[in-house]
Amino acid sequence: MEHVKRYHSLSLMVNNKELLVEGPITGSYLASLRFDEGLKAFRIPEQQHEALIEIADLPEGRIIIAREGDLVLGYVTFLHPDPLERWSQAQLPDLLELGAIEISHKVRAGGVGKKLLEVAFLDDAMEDYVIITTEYYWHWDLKGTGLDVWQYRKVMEKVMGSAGLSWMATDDPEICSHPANCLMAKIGKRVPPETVVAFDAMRFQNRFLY
Ligand SMILES: CC(=O)SCCNC(=O)CCNC(=O)[C@H](O)C(C)(C)COP(=O)(O)OP(=O)(O)OC[C@H]1O[C@@H](n2cnc3c(N)ncnc32)[C@H](O)[C@@H]1OP(=O)(O)O
Repeated sequence: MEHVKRYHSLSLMVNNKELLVEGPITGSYLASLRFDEGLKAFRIPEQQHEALIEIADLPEGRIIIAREGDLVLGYVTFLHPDPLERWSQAQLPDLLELGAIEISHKVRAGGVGKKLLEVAFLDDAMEDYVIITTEYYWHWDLKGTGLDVWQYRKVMEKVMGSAGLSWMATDDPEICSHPANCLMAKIGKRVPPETVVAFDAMRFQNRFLY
């Protein structure tokens, strides 16, 4: 499968900062930008910057960023699922995982998360993919926001739902281990039925139990 990546951009104002939201971008371009110290939800900022540079240059990898000047203040990633996760079992070339989304505290709750997804889905190539995201409450910044798990889950549903991702059932044990965890997905318009069948088979692997 050829992974077509078409660049799009939109701007928005948050807390008196004029942000440009753009992507998919290349690794070398991302390497030329500064990475905000507030982007530390998943790794220390330097390491996360490096990880995103690598993802940007993967054949299927897509990185969309929000930046003020040369300072990256938010990002979202799309890539094939981790080989250790069940979502990679069928090795579907047309399945991408929204692996991480993060916005710096400086511009949170100002619409940047939703804008990142809007720009990501401006590329018509996204209609060729099943896009999934696995929401685990232990990845959420409950401490930083003061939200409880259900309030945070609502925020994630709003962000993901703005791009058309919706809740999908699964018997994945990690997802089922807490009721606030969930799988969300969007099946692109041109995704063939074989991919949908293979995706459904990955969602449910313990049918004999029921
Ligand atoms: C697959 C994964 O990556 S899971 C982990 C997700 N990432 C994290 O938890 C990292 C830390 N958190 C963040 O970076 C951000 O808070 C995000 C990514 C969760 C949300 O990004 P933001 O730019 O703040 O979200 P955005 O401003 O687009 O808000 C979306 C909606 O949630 C609401 N919202 C956002 N933050 C809050 C909050 N703290 N309290 C209440 N509502 C909120 C917004 O009002 C908006 O609602 P609306 O659609 O009714 O207008």
